[in-house]
Amino acid sequence: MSPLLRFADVALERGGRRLFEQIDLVVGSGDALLVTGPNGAGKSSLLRLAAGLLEPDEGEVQRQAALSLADDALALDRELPLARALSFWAGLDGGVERLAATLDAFALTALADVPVRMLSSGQARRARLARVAASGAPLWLLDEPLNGLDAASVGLLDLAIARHRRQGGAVVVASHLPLAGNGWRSLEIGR
Ligand SMILES: Nc1ncnc2c1ncn2[C@@H]1O[C@H](COP(=O)(O)OP(=O)(O)OP(=O)(O)O)[C@@H](O)[C@H]1O
Repeated sequence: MSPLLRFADVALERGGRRLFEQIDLVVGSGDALLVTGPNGAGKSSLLRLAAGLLEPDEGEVQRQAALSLADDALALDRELPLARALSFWAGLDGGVERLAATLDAFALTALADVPVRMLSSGQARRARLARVAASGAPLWLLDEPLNGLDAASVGLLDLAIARHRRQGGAVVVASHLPLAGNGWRSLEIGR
């Protein structure tokens, strides 16, 4: 089975400071990786490396699958109704069914016709995660996905991740809090 993501001897510097080095990791189908570390350690930067938004200063990052990143950016058209805004990311290949399933999975179906700009901050956080799920990308990169979620929404995310992994997807999550589910590996940086 080919990996979806591989880091080989990766080092990254930002703002003149070396954040981490000698990072080796392989993320394959069904995997879940939790990236931990103190504030400023470089967790978000590691996800941006994985997404191809940053280049490593040393080593190599290989991506062998489509990926979708949920970071601070909502990346949804604020003027559109939520379902239409999400449909931009759902694409054509099975996108209609996937979008409907995703709205349901994140308890957003009742908000489908609400303009994105009218969502509460917690609803927008859920929509940000739904955007990743709706994309159909095998590799999900989630930066602090639990921030701003109520307990029920955390449960929905746990279920969505478990389902995604069962279907052959993988997740890399930067978080100060552990997520539910089996078989998480962890990578601590910045110590
Ligand atoms: N655009 C940038 N230019 C220069 N330095 C940056 C930039 N973005 C982030 N940094 C620096 O990189 C370091 C790592 O930041 P990053 O956001 O990756 O850390 P983090 O572990 O995700 O932190 P937190 O837990 O606070 O979210 C910090 O020192 C930060 O100031």
